[in-house]
Amino acid sequence: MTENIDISIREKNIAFIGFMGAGKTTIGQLVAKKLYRDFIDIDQEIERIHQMPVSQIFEKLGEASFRKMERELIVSLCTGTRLKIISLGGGAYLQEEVKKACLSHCLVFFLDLSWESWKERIPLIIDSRPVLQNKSLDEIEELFMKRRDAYSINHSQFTTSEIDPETAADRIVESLKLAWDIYQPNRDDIY
Ligand SMILES: Nc1ncnc2c1ncn2[C@@H]1O[C@H](COP(=O)(O)OP(=O)(O)O)[C@@H](O)[C@H]1O
Ligand SMILES: O=C(O)C1=C[C@@H](OP(=O)(O)O)[C@@H](O)[C@H](O)C1
Ligand SMILES: [Mg+2]
Repeated sequence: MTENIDISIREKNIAFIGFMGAGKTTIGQLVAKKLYRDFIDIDQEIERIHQMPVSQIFEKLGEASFRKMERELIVSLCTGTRLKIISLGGGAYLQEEVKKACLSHCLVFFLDLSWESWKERIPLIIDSRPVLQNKSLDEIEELFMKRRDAYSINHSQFTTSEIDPETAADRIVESLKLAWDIYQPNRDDIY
């Protein structure tokens, strides 16, 4: 695989980070479609490779094994690919090696949302996120706030509270095109 550090801003992979349920998978996929780019969801990729859902990987192989799988996959994609839209799992960016690789090689987009909005999404995600099992709401809120600090180191951020995924994706695409034009103007041919 080729080293990726000097590629143009337009060709850089875009990495979506944020808490579970922020919409990384849903919005990442929409952004990829709108930009005609390949989409890679790290959890889905790990599930495909290991032929089991993430919750079962946690149960059978343990969280440490899952963290190693996500770390290796993300670092390899960051250093070896370009023009991809990559949605990370919410815990991946907490690993120093992942954070460094993403910040060096990708445009890192933090999908944020308020705690109040997040709570409305609990029924949608609770069963499939092992990290949320056996935790009180107060413990989850503490994790949410603590992780927000880690996600605050990014290249750009966007709040998804009260915004539907399609609108969020449209606005993210707009802001990306604006950033590309500012940092590398007159290259409409590569959109
Ligand atoms: N902007 C949004 N507004 C409302 N629901 C959303 C939004 N984005 C995602 N969802 C829903 O929240 C759940 C989690 O979304 P997902 O994309 O899997 O989040 P993540 O990958 O960040 O964990 C899904 O059921 C999805 O349909
Ligand atoms: O935050 C976490 O530790 C996790 C988030 C999940 O991905 P999403 O953020 O896409 O839900 C998935 O990687 C796994 O359940 C662990
Ligand atoms: Mg996801």
